[in-house]
Amino acid sequence: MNSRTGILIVATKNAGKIREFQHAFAPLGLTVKSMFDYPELPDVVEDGTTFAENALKKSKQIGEALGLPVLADDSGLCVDALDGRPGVYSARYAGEGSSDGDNNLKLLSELERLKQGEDTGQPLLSTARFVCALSLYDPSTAAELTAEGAVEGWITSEPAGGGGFGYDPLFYLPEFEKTMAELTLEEKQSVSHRGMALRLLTEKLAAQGDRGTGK
Ligand SMILES: O=P(O)(O)OP(=O)(O)OP(=O)(O)OC[C@H]1O[C@@H](n2cnc3c(O)ncnc32)[C@H](O)[C@@H]1O
Ligand SMILES: [Mg+2]
Repeated sequence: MNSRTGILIVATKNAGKIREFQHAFAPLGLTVKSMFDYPELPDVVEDGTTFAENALKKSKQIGEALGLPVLADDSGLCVDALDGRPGVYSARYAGEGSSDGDNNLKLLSELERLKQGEDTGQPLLSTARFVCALSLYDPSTAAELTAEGAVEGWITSEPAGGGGFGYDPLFYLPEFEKTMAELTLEEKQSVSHRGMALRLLTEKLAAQGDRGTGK
């Protein structure tokens, strides 16, 4: 985050994430720039085995290419009945270049496959969590700040809601009696994995600032 320029560069091409970061940082007077503003930069290969590893790789590679501090987000959905899949492969669950719709269909068909043979007559539901790892990398000092957030829910067989992105229409939050895609941006921010990770990162930044100024 660069409070001198009022610009925050986020190493993402995901329009849903960009909307959520804009919403979170606008009150701080920061304008979000994304990888759509730097089309000359190559995509980062996300070959880490954890969300944190991928987030660091994205922030570091883009931060070093631009010579500026960069924030990156690596996130995904971990479904218990699928042993944590799709996990770090969430963006390409249905194959390289797959859309959110393709990935949602793949998730439902994998859960349906599991259910075959067990005629429980129960609705298709599995516990799951969204996880978000954030990494803020400053190439001038090689300093990295990280934070991780998670939110628990259920995968529903009935997609609902037109908000959010990705797997949100299938992620049911019992306390709201709604899917993540039925929440407003504010509600999603207050409960989501990304909202939690952002609050933790902001606290860490503030703590660093306090140490720096001797407060
Ligand atoms: O790497 P960048 O460019 O940031 O964009 P991406 O879409 O490829 O993002 P990830 O590699 O982090 O993959 C995360 C996938 O997990 C899903 N996901 C992450 N956060 C989500 C959220 O808040 N709601 C719904 N789905 C989410 C969504 O399908 C993403 O494509
Ligand atoms: Mg990605």
